[in-house]
Amino acid sequence: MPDTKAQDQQSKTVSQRAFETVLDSIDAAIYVADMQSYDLLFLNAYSRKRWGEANNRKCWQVLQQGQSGPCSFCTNGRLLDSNGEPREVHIWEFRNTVTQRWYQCRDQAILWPDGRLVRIEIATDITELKDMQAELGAAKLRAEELAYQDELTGLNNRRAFAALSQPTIDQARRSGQPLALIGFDADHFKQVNDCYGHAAGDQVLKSLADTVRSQIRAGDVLARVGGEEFALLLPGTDIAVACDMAERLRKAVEAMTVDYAGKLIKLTCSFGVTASSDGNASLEQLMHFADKATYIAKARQRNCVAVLTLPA
Ligand SMILES: Nc1nc2c(ncn2[C@@H]2O[C@H](COP(=O)(O)OP(=O)(O)OP(=O)(O)O)[C@@H](O)[C@H]2O)c(=O)[nH]1
Repeated sequence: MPDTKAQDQQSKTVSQRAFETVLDSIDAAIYVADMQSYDLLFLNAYSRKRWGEANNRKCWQVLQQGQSGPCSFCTNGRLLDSNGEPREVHIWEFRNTVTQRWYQCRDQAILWPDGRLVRIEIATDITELKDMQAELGAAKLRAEELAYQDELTGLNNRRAFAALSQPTIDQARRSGQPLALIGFDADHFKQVNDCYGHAAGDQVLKSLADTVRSQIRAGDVLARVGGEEFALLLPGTDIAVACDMAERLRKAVEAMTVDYAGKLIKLTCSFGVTASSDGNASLEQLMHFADKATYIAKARQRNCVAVLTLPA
């Protein structure tokens, strides 16, 4: 009589070995842990290579570092329903604390052959994908910044000025608070380029931007709106205060000396100020009146402040 029990046992051992051979050939971490005791019951070859042998230890002792108990991010709680029955697969991403690599983890509660509930995790290394995503994210952020930032001076560009000014303008209209705009334009800037070169002119524009930036409040919106043209929106500011501000800026620019390769360069600007006393003005109206006022300042003697009040 053949010993069927022994044959059964033998074929089970063979199929178990075959099963483990298959799991060992997979290019992903696969492990099984008891959901109650956290005992690590199985690690495939991929996992053993990175985390070592289970050696009757807990999953949190082998697979993570610095743990003195079950991990705070353990997914066991998500794998069972309120009746303690296995739920659907839970997929998540995690940076392993031992290998420092990112994995997409596919976790599931299943019944182990001896009847206990275990967690099986299949984790695929997605570090390269994560790095690429981070690079793409940074590039996107930089592209967005560049789309709204003047590269030379770091100020807002014209597009950003429009976008950032609109909420301030809407708020002024709602509250009836005054709103002022100062436009300013470098005087005889062509001569700066002609005398000292374009690179020197760039340096002067940067210094001009820094000088003005150092004088404004947090809610003010400053932008380079053209080559040597700038705009400054001042919320809650009436025409008198805006004129004082423009005069302060004029003096600060006049006092500025730019040292470019040992050459000391001076600059002045013409300022055009406009304001709406009740906040009822569009950006186009404010820009138009500030432009006209700047034109008047240019026509006078430059390096001065001209004012045009918006009709109420
Ligand atoms: N270096 C440098 N020059 C610039 C830049 N953008 C514009 N410019 C120069 O600014 C000068 C502006 O010249 P104009 O419009 O004739 O004005 P201006 O010489 O400043 O004279 P007024 O405005 O009448 O006082 C031109 O020579 C432009 O090339 C820039 O980014 N860098």
